[in-house]
Amino acid sequence: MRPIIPDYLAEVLGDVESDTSGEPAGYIPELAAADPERLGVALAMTDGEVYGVGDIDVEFTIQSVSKPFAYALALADRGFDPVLAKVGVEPSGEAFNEISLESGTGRPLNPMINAGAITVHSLAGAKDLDPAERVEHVLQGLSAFAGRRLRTDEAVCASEMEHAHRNLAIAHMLRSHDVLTEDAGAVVEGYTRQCAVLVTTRDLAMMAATLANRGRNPLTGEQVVPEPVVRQVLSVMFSCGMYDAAGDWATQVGIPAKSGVAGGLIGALPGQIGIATFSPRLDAHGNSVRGVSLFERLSSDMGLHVMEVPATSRSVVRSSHVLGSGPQALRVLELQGGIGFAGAERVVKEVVDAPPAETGVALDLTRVHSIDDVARRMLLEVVRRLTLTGHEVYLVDPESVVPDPDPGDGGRVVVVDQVDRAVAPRTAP
Ligand SMILES: NC(=O)CC[C@H](N)C(=O)O
Repeated sequence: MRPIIPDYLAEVLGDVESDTSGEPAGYIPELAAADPERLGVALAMTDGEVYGVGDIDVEFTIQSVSKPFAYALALADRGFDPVLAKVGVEPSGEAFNEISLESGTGRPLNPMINAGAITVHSLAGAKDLDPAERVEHVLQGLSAFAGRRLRTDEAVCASEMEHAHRNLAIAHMLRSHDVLTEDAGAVVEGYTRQCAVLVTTRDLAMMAATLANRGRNPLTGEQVVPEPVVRQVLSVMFSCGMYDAAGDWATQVGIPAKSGVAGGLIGALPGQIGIATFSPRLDAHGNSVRGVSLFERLSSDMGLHVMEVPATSRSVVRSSHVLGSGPQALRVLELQGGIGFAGAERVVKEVVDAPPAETGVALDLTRVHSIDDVARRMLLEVVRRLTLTGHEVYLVDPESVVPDPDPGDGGRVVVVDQVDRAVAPRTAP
């Protein structure tokens, strides 16, 4: 059988191939010299499977796609408060290299624009690292996200440093506000090295998939940063990742994303997929022209917009039926899927608003694969209230999806691994 997903990706790539609009980044001479025809797209699944077509193994510099990952490292290394004290999370609506700070606080508006990213670089790793150690720490962190050891392109780094006047101006301004506390020139050099790390489209897809996979690299299994950090990073990518095109992107593509001036672009769809594209010609915002087209197409074809969610809550109650009869009758509520707040609300409505006439009630979780904390508490509250109204309650939970089934406060529940076990003791004389 022909490969289904690569065939589809090849078709999408073919549709955007002829678009030669835009220009490679001109302000970094080495980037201006890059082959503008390169084109690739890769999808990385959270189990490590990668589907890709085009130039997905060609190396290019990561540039601003490094920003969310460096932000993740800084948050993990220093904690939220010290990082938030120095860098905000508000979309700036401005160009990536705008010389601007938040009025009042003097902080850069967010970590995706250069002012924020330069500050973030200085916050990666322990406080007492010297500039070279900090660069190595960031390089190791980016490598952990990619699942292989990455290296820096010295020529691109040197080329950007020769023309880094604007970033140096930003850094000096940050230094004058004490947002940067280290030597401004050294921090810009470190940040520029971070931007000059070489990656392939395949690497970027894996890095994005690590974010999509709650911070665990799908290939190596390493938990690169803690989950709360991932949530923070994805949120900021969603609102600020595409600079002054972030609003258009959020509405039309709807995937937390980040672009870079070498032509890389990533999207991380929580719980599902990491996507990366590579095409060096950029639009007026500094985002890859064909990359944006590819993402628009993938998002609409594959229904990837984060606001487009399946109606999972409605299908949480798979069935409600009665086993046995007379005083032995058992009401069985068969639940399924992953249960969050909205799913648990369905169960509450079913049970509390219309209390079962039967004395025995079983909540059958055999087909439930996950239950989050709020849903667990809601289900146990349902159990507690049923007990208080004279019901005998069973939790059919063969895989222990409810880890600590204690309803507390007068509630009582019998945990069994098959629904028959809930019937049997009741029907026995
Ligand atoms: N948008 C980008 O990729 C910019 C990164 C680049 N190194 C710069 O600071 O200008």
